[in-house]
Amino acid sequence: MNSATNTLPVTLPTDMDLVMRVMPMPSDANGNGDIFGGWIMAQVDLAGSVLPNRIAKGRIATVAVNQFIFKQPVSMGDLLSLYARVERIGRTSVTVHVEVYAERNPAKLEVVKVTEASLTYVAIDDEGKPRPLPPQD
Ligand SMILES: CC(=O)SCCNC(=O)CCNC(=O)[C@H](O)C(C)(C)COP(=O)(O)OP(=O)(O)OC[C@H]1O[C@@H](n2cnc3c(N)ncnc32)[C@H](O)[C@@H]1OP(=O)(O)O
Repeated sequence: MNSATNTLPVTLPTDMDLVMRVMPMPSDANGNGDIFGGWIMAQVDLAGSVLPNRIAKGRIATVAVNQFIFKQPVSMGDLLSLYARVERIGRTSVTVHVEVYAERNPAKLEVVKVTEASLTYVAIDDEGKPRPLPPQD
């Protein structure tokens, strides 16, 4: 572990999977340099699908965004880490909780929770209809 990693606060989730890391580009920002909420929602939808994809072992679709909270703005230069945890496995659906943390200001490293959300994904067949989840290993 290097010195930069050592300065990370211990508030990063330890009970969730790190499913994605991404850095916004200038085209994702508004005139104030803050990142558009829609861009963040797209990243959360992608990150949220990682664990349901593994569970469904095939095609899935997002059926619901149950909750979405923008706790803090995301700025240019932030490195985002997206964590996910499976909250519920149903007959055809998987609900996940996603938390997004921003690493900013490398000179005096700061980690901020910027977003949290709950999304539900449904396993679908070739015709786009819900299909039962396969047995889990
Ligand atoms: C790849 C992508 O992500 S595309 C992005 C946008 N998403 C889409 O375009 C999907 C459009 N929606 C659809 O095609 C359909 O609604 C489907 C296939 C997702 C679901 O079809 P429906 O006939 O509505 O499904 P149905 O009523 O049988 O419910 C299926 C599951 O979804 C759950 N579900 C349905 N609606 C909701 C809801 N509003 N909130 C939470 N869960 C829901 C059900 O509880 C059920 O789960 P379970 O089987 O684990 O108990």
